[in-house]
Amino acid sequence: MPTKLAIHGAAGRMGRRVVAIASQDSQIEIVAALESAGCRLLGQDAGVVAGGEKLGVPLSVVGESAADVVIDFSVPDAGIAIVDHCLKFKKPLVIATTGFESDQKEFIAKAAQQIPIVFAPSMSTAVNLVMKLTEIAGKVLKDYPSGVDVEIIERHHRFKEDAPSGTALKFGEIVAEAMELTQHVHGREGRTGKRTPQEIGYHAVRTGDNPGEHTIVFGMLGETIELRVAASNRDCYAQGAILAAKWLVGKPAGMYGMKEVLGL
Ligand SMILES: NC(=O)C1=CN([C@@H]2O[C@H](COP(=O)(O)OP(=O)(O)OC[C@H]3O[C@@H](n4cnc5c(N)ncnc54)[C@H](OP(=O)(O)O)[C@@H]3O)[C@@H](O)[C@H]2O)C=CC1
Ligand SMILES: O=C(O)C1=N[C@H](C(=O)O)C[C@H](O)C1
Repeated sequence: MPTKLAIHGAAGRMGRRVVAIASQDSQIEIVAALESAGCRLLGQDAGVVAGGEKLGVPLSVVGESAADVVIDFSVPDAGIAIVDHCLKFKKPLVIATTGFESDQKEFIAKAAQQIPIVFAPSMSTAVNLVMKLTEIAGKVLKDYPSGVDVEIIERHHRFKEDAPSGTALKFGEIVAEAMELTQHVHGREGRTGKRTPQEIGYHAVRTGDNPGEHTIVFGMLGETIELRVAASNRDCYAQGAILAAKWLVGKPAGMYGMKEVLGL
C-alpha cells in the first residue's frame, strides 16, 4: 500500500518540488496539498501547479484528510498550526520549515512527546553528511595548538526570509558542542577588536536564485580547512523530505532528525 502523503505549503518553491517528485513515486499517494486561506491558487490542481500532470488533488486549506504523514515546507506560524493539527489527528509530521522562535521550538519538542516528528533544517543527504564531517573536524581540531577560528558562510536566494539559515545555525550548534565554544557572532562591522577564540562567526549572503550553499571554515595559523556543500536545485531537499516521511510512518512518538533517517 502506498504511503498517503499530505504536503503543507504545497504551492511554494519547495512544496511544488515535493509534489512533482512524490507524484512520480509508486510508494507514495498524494492525498492533500495544503495552502494558506489567502492563497490565490486554492482549488487548482496541485500537480498542474507543480508543472506536471493533473493529480486530482486540489490545493486546499488544512482539514481532515486520509494522510498517513504530513510534510511541512511553509512559514513558522503556519508550521506551528500544522503541528497543532497533527497533534489533534495523531499524524506523523516532517517539519522542514526554518526560522522558528525558541518558544515555537519548545512547542514542537513537546508535541514530539505525543506524535513522531522529523524536524531538520536541511533534508539533503549531502548537507547531513557534511554535518557529520563537521562534527569530526571540530572534535579533532578542538585543542589544536595555534587555535582554530570557525566561521560559517551561507548563501541563499534573494527571497529567503530568515537569516542565518536554519542549516547554518545547526552547523553552529554542532561546532559549539564539538569544540566547546560559547559565543555566536552574526556578521561583523566597525572596530570590533580582535577575534576571540570562543567565537563562531555567521555570514548570510543573499543573491539571485541560489538554492542553498554552506561553507564551514576552520582557520588555523598556517592552514585552513573548508567544508562546502552546495545545492544546484531544490530536489535534494524534496527527496530527503519524502524519504523522511516514508521512514517516519509507524515510528513511536519522538523527535527525530535526518541523522536518524539516514543512519548517520
Ligand atoms: N529543511 C529543508 O531541507 C529546507 C527547508 N526550507 C525551508 O522551507 C520553508 C519554505 O521554503 P520555500 O518553499 O522556499 O518558501 P515559499 O515561500 O516558496 O513557500 C512557503 C509556502 O507556504 C505557504 N504558506 C504560508 N502560510 C501558510 C499557511 N498558513 N498554511 C499553509 N501554507 C502556508 C506559502 O503560501 P503564500 O505564498 O500564499 O503565503 C508558500 O506557498 C522555509 O522556511 C525554508 O527555509 C527550504 C528548503 C529546504
Ligand atoms: O530557504 C531555503 O531555500 C533553504 N532553507 C533551509 C535553511 O534555512 O537552512 C535549507 C536550505 O539551505 C534551503
